[in-house]
Amino acid sequence: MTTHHQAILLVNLGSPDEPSAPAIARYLAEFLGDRRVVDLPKLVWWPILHGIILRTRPPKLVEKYKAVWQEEGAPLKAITAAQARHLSALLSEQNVRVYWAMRYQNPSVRDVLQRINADGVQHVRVIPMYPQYSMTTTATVEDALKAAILKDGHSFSYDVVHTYHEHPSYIHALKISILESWQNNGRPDFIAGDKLLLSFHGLPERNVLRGDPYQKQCQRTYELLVQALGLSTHEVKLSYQSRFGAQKWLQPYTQATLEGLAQAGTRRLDVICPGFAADCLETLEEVNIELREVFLHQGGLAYHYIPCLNTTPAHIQMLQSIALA
Ligand SMILES: C=CC1=C(C)c2cc3[nH]c(cc4nc(cc5[nH]c(cc1n2)c(C)c5CCC(=O)O)C(CCC(=O)O)=C4C)c(C)c3C=C
Ligand SMILES: [Fe+2]
Ligand SMILES: [Fe+2]
Repeated sequence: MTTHHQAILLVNLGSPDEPSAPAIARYLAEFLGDRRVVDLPKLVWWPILHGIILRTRPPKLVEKYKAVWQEEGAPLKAITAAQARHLSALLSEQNVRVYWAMRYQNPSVRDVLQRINADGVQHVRVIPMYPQYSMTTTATVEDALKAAILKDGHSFSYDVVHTYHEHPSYIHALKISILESWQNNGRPDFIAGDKLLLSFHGLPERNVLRGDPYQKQCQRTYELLVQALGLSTHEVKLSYQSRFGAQKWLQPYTQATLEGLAQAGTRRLDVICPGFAADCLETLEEVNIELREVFLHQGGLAYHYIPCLNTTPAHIQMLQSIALA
């Protein structure tokens, strides 16, 4: 048996095991029960989560998940698995093995670390698949690593990639995706008022006030991408999607932005979600289905959704350079 001294572990957020209300409830209970994600006192949050959210939200999400479900399962998991396969092919010469896990539900970080340990790995580089650092995402991956290592007593060493929001290969990969979409659909007519929208997953404003660098990093990605495209901040807009709950989240909200643009006469809108390393419910359903309808309903004429970096060659090359850095 070969010994794989070095390994890469890709970790993304996670999805329900199946598109059913009980599976979605298990997923949301784990995800929204994480104190990093919702940092309200347990006495306040627990009754809301278990008494209201876990009863009302799963049934509404079943149809949404079904609309994007793939043969291999949830899109986020299927794409992460494919990313790991592609990266593995690029790293096979270096004898580096690639694994993947989901932060919530399955395959769990703990299970995958047990496999990594059994395979004789000595060092793991963990890549949280979040380009912009947030305490609600990236930091939770470290929590899971530490908890699993403490429980199972693994002896391998590891390091965690903190952020790659301004990595030149990341900006380049986004640029390539946008240019490719324009090659297939024609370029937007910016002079006529068409826009490119960068929609990032939102975050409660409270997190940023407590020092989460996420918003700053989204803005930095935005600036670098605008520059790389040779465009201006008039032609490219930034907004935050997927607001959840009653609190104030980062603004401008994607939905309000879309509506405002359509009402102000933007006829064509191209949307990309640079904060998601893989397409998922929040992009395929919310952005590509729901928000498309909103834009067209408000008078927009053309809506182009540009897919996430997924398994594009430029993205896998970016992962390779992060893996070997
Ligand atoms: C307080 C709640 C939430 C915070 C904070 C939050 C931050 C956050 N999330 C992502 C990436 C993803 N989120 C996804 C789904 C999702 N997110 C929340 C809530 C918060 N997210 C919920 C309740 C859900 C489930 C779906 C829903 O009910 O709307 C997903 C997709 C998962 C899938 O199965 O496809 C991703 C990916 C980031 C990057 C982020 C902070 C920056
Ligand atoms: Fe989320
Ligand atoms: Fe959502």
